[in-house]
Amino acid sequence: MNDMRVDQTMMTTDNKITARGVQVHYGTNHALKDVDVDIRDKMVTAFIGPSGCGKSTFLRCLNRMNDTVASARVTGKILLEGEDIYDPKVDPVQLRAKVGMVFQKPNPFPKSIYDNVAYGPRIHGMAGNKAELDEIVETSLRGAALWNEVKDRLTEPGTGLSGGQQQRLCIARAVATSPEVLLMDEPCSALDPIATAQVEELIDDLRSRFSVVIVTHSMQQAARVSQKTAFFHLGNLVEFNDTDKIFTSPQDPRTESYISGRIG
Ligand SMILES: Nc1ncnc2c1ncn2[C@@H]1O[C@H](COP(=O)(O)OP(=O)(O)OP(=O)(O)O)[C@@H](O)[C@H]1O
Repeated sequence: MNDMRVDQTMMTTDNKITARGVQVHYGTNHALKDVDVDIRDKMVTAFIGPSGCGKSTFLRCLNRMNDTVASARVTGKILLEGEDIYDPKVDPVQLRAKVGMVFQKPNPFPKSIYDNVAYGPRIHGMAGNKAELDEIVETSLRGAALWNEVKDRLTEPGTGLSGGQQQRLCIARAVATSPEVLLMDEPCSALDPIATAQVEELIDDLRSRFSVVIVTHSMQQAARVSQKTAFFHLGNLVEFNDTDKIFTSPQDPRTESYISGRIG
């Protein structure tokens, strides 16, 4: 790992996450090759690229979800506000409260709406009493634009909500631990166009409070919701720039081919 690359970035203060020389192997498959990315605070960063290019693999490096994959080996440096998240002192459970994640398919716990949101704050001891927990649950549901739809049925199962509501419940659950970064892996791929529009609107709102990183197959979605875009191809980060530059004047011919529909 080249220390100079890390040192230079440490001087840039508005980066939330700094990744340098990140490589991932799954057994003998070299899935991610020497990736350097800065995730800026209070912005949405989109990861795009053809299937299998390593977008989700890199996203999962950012909160150590790859720790749960036996064959995965991650090398390089990833700093969250200057702290190495792969340092042996870091507890991955605590890290995932700071770097929350929302998955492709809404996956509420088989619990009530209230308990889904209260789950993280309870295990992290964030509320001193029931009133404080109620407050966190309400604020989180409001923050996920779901409060008005569920406030009268908080004790009903989260799994009884519509797909779009379930995804917003999962966002509320992630937001409830006051994360610094929210990772979203194709959060709209199981949703209809109306629910997708609601979640996209929510993403735009969330960026006033967090860094958001979204993996998406939809270039239109990347263009609509993100300020920065990273284009991956065959495990390489090919180009990383302001979203409007990626879509209007890409520098690399591979990016140009992808956004014009010639690859992928
Ligand atoms: N859990 C895993 N175990 C083994 N190999 C994996 C695992 N997850 C991903 N890979 C491999 O890593 C490479 C990158 O996959 P990844 O899912 O990160 O790509 P992606 O760009 O997110 O693809 P997609 O858009 O299809 O979701 C692929 O070769 C894939 O087969």
